[in-house]
Amino acid sequence: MLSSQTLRLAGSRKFVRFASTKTLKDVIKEAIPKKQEQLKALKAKHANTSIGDIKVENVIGGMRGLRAMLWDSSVLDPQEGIRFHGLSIPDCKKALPAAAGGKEMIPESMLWLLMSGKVPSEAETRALSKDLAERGKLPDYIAKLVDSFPSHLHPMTQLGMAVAAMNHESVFQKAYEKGMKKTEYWEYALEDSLNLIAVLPSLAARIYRNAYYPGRALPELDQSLDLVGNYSNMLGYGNNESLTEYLRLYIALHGDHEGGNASAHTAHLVGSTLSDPYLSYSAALFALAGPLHGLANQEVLRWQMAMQKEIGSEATHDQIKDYLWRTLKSGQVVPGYGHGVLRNPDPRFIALQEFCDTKPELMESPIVRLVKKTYEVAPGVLLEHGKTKNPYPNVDATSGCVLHHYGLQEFKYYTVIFGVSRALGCITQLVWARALGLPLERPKSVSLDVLEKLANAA
Ligand SMILES: CC(=O)SCCNC(=O)CCNC(=O)[C@H](O)C(C)(C)COP(=O)(O)OP(=O)(O)OC[C@H]1O[C@@H](n2cnc3c(N)ncnc32)[C@H](O)[C@@H]1OP(=O)(O)O
Ligand SMILES: O=C([O-])CC(=O)C(=O)O
Repeated sequence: MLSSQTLRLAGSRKFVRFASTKTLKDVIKEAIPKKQEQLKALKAKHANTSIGDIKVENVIGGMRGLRAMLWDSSVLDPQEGIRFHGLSIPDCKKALPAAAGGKEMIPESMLWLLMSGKVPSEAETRALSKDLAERGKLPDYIAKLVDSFPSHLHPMTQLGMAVAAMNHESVFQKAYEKGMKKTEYWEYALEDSLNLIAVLPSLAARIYRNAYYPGRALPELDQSLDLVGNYSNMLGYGNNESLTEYLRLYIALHGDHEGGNASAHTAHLVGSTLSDPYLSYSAALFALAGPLHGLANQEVLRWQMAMQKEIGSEATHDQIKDYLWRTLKSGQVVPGYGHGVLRNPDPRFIALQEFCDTKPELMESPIVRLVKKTYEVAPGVLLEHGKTKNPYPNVDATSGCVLHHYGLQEFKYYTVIFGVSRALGCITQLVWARALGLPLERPKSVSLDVLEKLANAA
């Protein structure tokens, strides 16, 4: 779905943007009545229509394949991968505005698309960047809290704890106490959500500084920079334009992956109790921090570095195959491969690999080359191993190697960057769930005995 301000020229891949200066809130407000009507009509006409049945394997298999969640901002096709309001990653790369002077789409333009279903104009994107920069100062008590954490606490634990503590700022929670009306929920949820995303760069950069560069000064937020421009600057990489552009692409790309992934689903579940966006998103971060989900990007780097140490950067395909088999035979998973839904290489993996192909220094980088070579043999080994339903790489297989090449080598920090990104999709859903009046999430569970009885009787 494209905005009235953005047209795709018939038969071409070109997008033409017209100036528009609506705020994100204006655009969401305009979109809400239509969606509410659509939901109401669907409920009236089809509340009892079946769209599939439940198999025993769904119940005992982590609800794989069960279409049981409403999530509008993106849909994951097992073969094609993710589409954001219908736009594929190549579409987004063409349509979504970049930073001033940059080429890659930025999280602000992705957030706008996710929230509104529309491609923002250049002016709208700049205005959103400015709004976020103005909201982006970390409250002093949160800075103090983060500074008090022992530096050996995992960076994801620090991020989740600090985001939870920020619920002290929640206007949603304060308004609820004062008896806000249901029709107002989304506005307060949006206000909290924008405040939350705005402080993530300052918060995440502080965690990085404290853990790895204690005592180093943290630059102030630069009001003229976009979200990632500021984040990169505060991480200490502001003068590395290539890494900053990579971070823009990375954070825009990881923003949303439909609703069933563990982090997004967690934010949605917690938000459905009317917990505020800070608490809901902190819960999502702890789901993201598991090695089968977002933490896999840390694990990939650890694993690839161990491989590099053992067989060298110029390892042959046979040596890599042998290393893969040893990983599998020791009972471990190959990190960065497989997926709960995808059955092809992840288009986010492809997009990040393509970024590497545009930079000579990355094409020559030993770690980037090793990741690429691993991709050339791992699917064959995993197919022969015969367990995983998807032998192809997911985004985590590659996201860390570029960071590592450019000197951001503290791989326990990598999932924090993912965490900054995933807020985009989670807060979008929190706002829309409140706008649509979605209820408390509460599926029915069954005991093993009852499941057996139901299955035998079926
Ligand atoms: C951003 C993201 O969250 S992307 C995912 C990041 N996670 C990883 O990269 C970790 C490695 N991958 C995995 O562990 C899995 O592929 C998951 C968790 C992503 C998906 O899990 P599932 O949907 O259960 O995968 P699937 O149905 O293919 O699993 C079947 C079997 O193959 C195994 N398998 C799946 N992927 C792999 C892998 N990469 N290496 C080895 N074995 C694997 C499973 O462990 C399972 O074994 P079991 O029958 O002994 O329990
Ligand atoms: O979709 C999933 O289950 C995992 C994933 O790739 C993501 O959340 O980005």
